[in-house]
Amino acid sequence: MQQPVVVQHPLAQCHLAAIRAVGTSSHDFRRHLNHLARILFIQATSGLPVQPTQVQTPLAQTQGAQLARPLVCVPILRAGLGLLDGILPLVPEAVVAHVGIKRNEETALPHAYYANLPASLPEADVFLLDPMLATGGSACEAARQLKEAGAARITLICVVSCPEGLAAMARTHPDIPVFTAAIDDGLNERSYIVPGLGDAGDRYFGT
Ligand SMILES: O=P(O)(O)OC[C@H]1O[C@H](OP(=O)(O)OP(=O)(O)O)[C@H](O)[C@@H]1O
Ligand SMILES: O=c1cc[nH]c(=O)[nH]1
Ligand SMILES: [Mg+2]
Repeated sequence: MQQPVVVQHPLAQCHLAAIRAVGTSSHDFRRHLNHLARILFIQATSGLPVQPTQVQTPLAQTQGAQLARPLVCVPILRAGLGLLDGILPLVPEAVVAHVGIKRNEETALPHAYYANLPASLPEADVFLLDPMLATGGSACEAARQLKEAGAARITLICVVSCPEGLAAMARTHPDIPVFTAAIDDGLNERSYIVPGLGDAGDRYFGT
């Protein structure tokens, strides 16, 4: 099992403070979450292998680089789309797979309602995206589906996590590294992260 990587970059922490604030509008929430996702993604991809390429500059030939393997981003619907919007401009060639999971509001158990997974999963570097890791039920279920479809190299990026969700991931998927901007105190009686930021999907989409 690997320890979660908590991204302490000062800009990440400033964007995180903005999305936590109750008075932040959906418009600003989107903007800050997109920036924060980009910072987390840059950290999470820092170990990806590259292949050398030859590049002709206006002056000379030099060595360049390209990613050695295909990259697949998998937002967990809905709120994971907020991370995708920030990340995709960095890797426009990435394939985007979707997993739809909604927590039951009474039981907090994940209900999987949609999946669209590409055949390229086995050879790809796969980035599972969700702003919130609360009980961990949604991320564990999404990772299960990805592995069942052949994914072998999965990384989870979640903006706000907590000990309960991290423990669930470590127990169920100890091979999956987790990148997060914060490990919060824990869950309240409704399984919301405290202090957290509330319902990420509702805040991002204004519902
Ligand atoms: O770790 P868990 O306890 O499973 O909770 C986290 C999940 O809850 C939220 O999604 P939600 O179910 O609210 O769906 P939504 O994105 O459609 O709002 C969040 O985006 C995660 O997917
Ligand atoms: O705190 C939480 C927990 C689950 N889902 C959210 O959006 N926020
Ligand atoms: Mg929600």
